[in-house]
Amino acid sequence: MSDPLPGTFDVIVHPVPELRGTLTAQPSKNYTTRYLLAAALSEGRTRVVGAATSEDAEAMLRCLRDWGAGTEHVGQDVVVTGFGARPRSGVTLNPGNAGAVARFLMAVAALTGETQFVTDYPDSLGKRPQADLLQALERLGARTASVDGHLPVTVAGGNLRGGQVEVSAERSSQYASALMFLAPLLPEGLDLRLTGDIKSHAPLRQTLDTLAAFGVRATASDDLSRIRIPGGQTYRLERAEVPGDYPGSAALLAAAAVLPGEVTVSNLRAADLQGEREAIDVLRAMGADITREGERVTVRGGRPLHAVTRDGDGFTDAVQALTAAAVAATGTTTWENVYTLRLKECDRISDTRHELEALGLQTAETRDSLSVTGGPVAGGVTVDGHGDHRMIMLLTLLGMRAAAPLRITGAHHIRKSYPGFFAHLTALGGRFEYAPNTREE
Ligand SMILES: O=C(O)C1=C[C@@H](OP(=O)(O)O)[C@@H](O)[C@H](O)C1
Ligand SMILES: C=C(OP(=O)(O)O)C(=O)O
Repeated sequence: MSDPLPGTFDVIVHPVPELRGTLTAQPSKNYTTRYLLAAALSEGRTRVVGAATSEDAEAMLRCLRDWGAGTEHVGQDVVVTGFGARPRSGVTLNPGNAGAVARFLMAVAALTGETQFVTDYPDSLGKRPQADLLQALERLGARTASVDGHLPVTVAGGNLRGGQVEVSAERSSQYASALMFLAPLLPEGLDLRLTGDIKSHAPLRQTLDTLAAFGVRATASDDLSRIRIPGGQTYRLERAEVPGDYPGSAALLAAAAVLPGEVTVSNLRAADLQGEREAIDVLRAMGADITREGERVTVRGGRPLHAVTRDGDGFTDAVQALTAAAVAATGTTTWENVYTLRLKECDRISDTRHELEALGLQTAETRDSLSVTGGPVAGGVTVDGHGDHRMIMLLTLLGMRAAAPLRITGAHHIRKSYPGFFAHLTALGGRFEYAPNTREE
């Protein structure tokens, strides 16, 4: 789908009376990045069916090409010719603003003599911590360099054997996922011990699911604190079908819950390892009329919503979307156990509070929680998208039911995970204007 929107833009969100229609969920960001990487680590050709076309997907493809993978777009699919355990050495990779892409590739870089990682987002990805992963790689015998555990980073490996290694999973699951992709290609594999209070179990299970799909043997304890992956294995899968994306769809479902009308989103597997599937249960618990028929989820909007308190770690990428529902709800909603939101594209706890207070809403935060009290959204002001696609989703949903139009700066950053977001909402009845970007980048 060609993108008709300007390269950079603010968006002016107009309030609308209702949302109505049926949409197909966009392809999963998490499975696109995983399948493209696993395909490149294979010796042969893999057809990744229905891959996402977001900036993060393009960042992964760009880096894999730089490492020597062949990539060919065939319709909505990508045919990848892999480099197996021999990515090109001496390359500088630019993962854009994609955290999972950067982490996964930093671990695989231990197969190369040397790989440099840079980013054009010093105030976003450049601020996100990498030390937990770099320390684990050094324990395995790689040499690394960084700016106090931040990008730009250099990883130099080449003759790692593998074995037992600890990695903290307290700040992100991505470090462990990254090592899991490296493990089968090391002679002795990896006996991974995940330390600390493990966060984001769902993406870890998506990684295990991907390894299994590509024929890589792995065993994991029930709590995922120990993951063993034998060495000397190869990745192989001819066809990898990308499922629908739950984090982005959670924003559509939350939009439908806070406005009158009826919206159906298809291509959402009932049995899916994406933790943001839980957004359906959360919206239902808040009072939304939300039902499922197979892979189709329907919301009949406009029902009165009430506040909830939930552990948000299980659906970390849907917390911002569900915060829009919390604003429409009676009472105070609290998302608990969400410290890792501070380590994403922005600080999604404090920055959410700042923008919601600018809209006249009452919020509170602790180190690892965010509370929002439902209330009217004034609108008629400009809010900052913080260069964060999930913040832009939240603010857009608030603008659609505000008293006056809401301007969001730097709204083009939506393309990180959901380039078709505004087109999808327009098809349901949303009304948007696109103005020159005013966000200091
Ligand atoms: O493994 C992945 O693909 C991801 C894991 C999660 O990050 P954390 O593990 O840092 O919570 C999630 O927020 C991110 O969007 C994608
Ligand atoms: C934080 C996210 O992605 P990543 O960590 O891959 O940048 C996200 O998609 O919300």
